[in-house]
Amino acid sequence: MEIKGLTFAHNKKTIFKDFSIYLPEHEITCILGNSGVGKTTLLKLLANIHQTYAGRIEGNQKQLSYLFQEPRLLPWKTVFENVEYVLLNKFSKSDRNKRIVDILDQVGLLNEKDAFPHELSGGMRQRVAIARAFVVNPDILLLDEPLQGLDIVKKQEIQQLLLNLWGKHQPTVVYVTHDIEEAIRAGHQIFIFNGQPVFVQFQCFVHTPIIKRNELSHQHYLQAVRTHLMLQMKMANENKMNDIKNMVEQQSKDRKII
Ligand SMILES: Nc1ncnc2c1ncn2[C@@H]1O[C@H](COP(=O)(O)OP(=O)(O)OP(=O)(O)O)[C@@H](O)[C@H]1O
Repeated sequence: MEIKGLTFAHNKKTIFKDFSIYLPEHEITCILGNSGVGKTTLLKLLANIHQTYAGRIEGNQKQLSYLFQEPRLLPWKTVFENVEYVLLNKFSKSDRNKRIVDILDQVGLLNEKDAFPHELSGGMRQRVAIARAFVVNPDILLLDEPLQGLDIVKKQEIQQLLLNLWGKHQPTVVYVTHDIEEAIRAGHQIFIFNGQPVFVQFQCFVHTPIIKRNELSHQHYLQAVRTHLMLQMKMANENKMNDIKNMVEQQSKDRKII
């Protein structure tokens, strides 16, 4: 997917002005940035929720799933029915059944298929939302702080589940988070959004394959990525514009920054 020369305003507040970004197919792009900078707005633009803008958004006309901070389940429907909801009118009953059983098995909720959302823990509800997002086999997956509100153990568990599912289906992912660690574990490329309107992004390309990121041999490299991102976030907070511009120029010479 690619955004070219995007300009978008909420009422009179310009969020994006002549903004461009490349989102490689079958890769995970993580987006970090201060609260209110425009991260969710970008996802809504990609999902066609905001339709009035100038510029071009390319490659988002495919099957798209959107996972929010909160699971947004229908409380009167069971786990099975919540997942089935997005398949209605698209597949026969037996095809739906096969897909749902398969995805509920993958998220570890097959035994809970007849439970209602209020009977599940927060982590389980988010697993249902993940199943609902993946059951359509999306080409594009938009994640808006999907681990928000979970405890540290659940966060890691659910993120691992997301990464495993990504490995099987390989959708193009745009993953918004506030958490550098989350971004480092998941992202092939990481951007930091800054300013209002969003006028610059930092880029960081993580070369270690996702499945190897927990290995000790890669810890030194990942520590360097972490330090670099923390420095950039700090500079963004302090609005050190010239330093930021110099660094971005250096980065844009190739897909490598450290
Ligand atoms: N429906 C809306 N109407 C008017 N302004 C809006 C609307 N939605 C968002 N905004 C404004 O647009 C800006 C960007 O909001 P957005 O939700 O994209 O930020 P964000 O980076 O996702 O923030 P957070 O990390 O806190 O979720 C904010 O200043 C916000 O106040």
